Amino acid sequence: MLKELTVAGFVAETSSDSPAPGGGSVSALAAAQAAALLGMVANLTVKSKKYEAVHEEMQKYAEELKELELDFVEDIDRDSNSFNGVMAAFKLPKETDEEKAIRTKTIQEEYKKAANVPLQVGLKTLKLLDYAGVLIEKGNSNAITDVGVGLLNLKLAVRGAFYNVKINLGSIKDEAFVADTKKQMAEALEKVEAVTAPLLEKIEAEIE
Ligand SMILES: Nc1nc(=O)c2c([nH]1)NC[C@@H]1CN(c3ccc(C(=O)N[C@@H](CCC(=O)O)C(=O)O)cc3)C=[N+]21
Repeated sequence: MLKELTVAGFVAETSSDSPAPGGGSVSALAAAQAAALLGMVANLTVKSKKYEAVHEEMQKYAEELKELELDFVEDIDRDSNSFNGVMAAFKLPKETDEEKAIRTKTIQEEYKKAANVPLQVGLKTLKLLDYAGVLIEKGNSNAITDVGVGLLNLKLAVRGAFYNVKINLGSIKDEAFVADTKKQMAEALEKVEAVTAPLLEKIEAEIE
C-alpha cells in the first residue's frame, strides 16, 4: 500500500516508470497535507495558554480534521487502485464478440470509478475551507504560514484531482454522467477560488 511507504519511498515510487502513483494520488496526498497542517494549527492553539478561550472549539476542529486527514490518506491508494482498474480493463481479452462487449463495458465502468475517486477527493477537500477561515481568525498566530501552506495544498488538491477527473471524462460515453460531473467540478472550483483568494491575501499581508 502506498500509504505505508516512507516519504522518500513514495516520491521514488512516483518518479519510477510504474504506472502508479500518478497525479491523482499526489493530489490526494496534497489534500491529506492540507488537513494535517490545519489540524496542526488547531493543536498548537489548544497547546497554548494564550488561546485558552478557544481551547474547546479548537480541540473539536483538531478531531474533525484528523478524521479528514486519515480519509485523504486512504484516497492516495484509492486513486491509484482506481486507475489501475482502467488499465486492467484494457488488458481484457478481445477475441470474440462477447469478449469485446464485456471489455468495452468494463472499460466504461472502470473509467467512471477512476473519475469518481478524484471527484470525491476534490469535493471533500472543500470541507477544509471553513476550518482555514476560523484558524486564521482565532488560531495560534505563530502558525499563520502553516494555514497558508495548508491552503496552497488545498488548492492543488482540488485542481489536481479535477484534472484527473476531466481526462477520464474524455473517455466516458455516458453524457449525463459527464455533464453532471462537470457541473459539480465547476461549482466546487468557483467556491475554492472565492474562499481561498482573500484568505491567502490576508496571510500574505501579515508576513510582508
Ligand atoms: N483517477 C486517476 N488517477 C490517475 O492518476 C490518472 C487518472 N485517473 N487518469 C489518467 C491519468 C494518467 N495516468 C497514467 C498513468 C500511467 C500510465 C502508463 O503507465 N502508461 C503506459 C501503459 C501501461 C500499461 O499498459 O500497463 C504507457 O503509456 O506506456 C499512463 C497514464 C494516470 N492518471
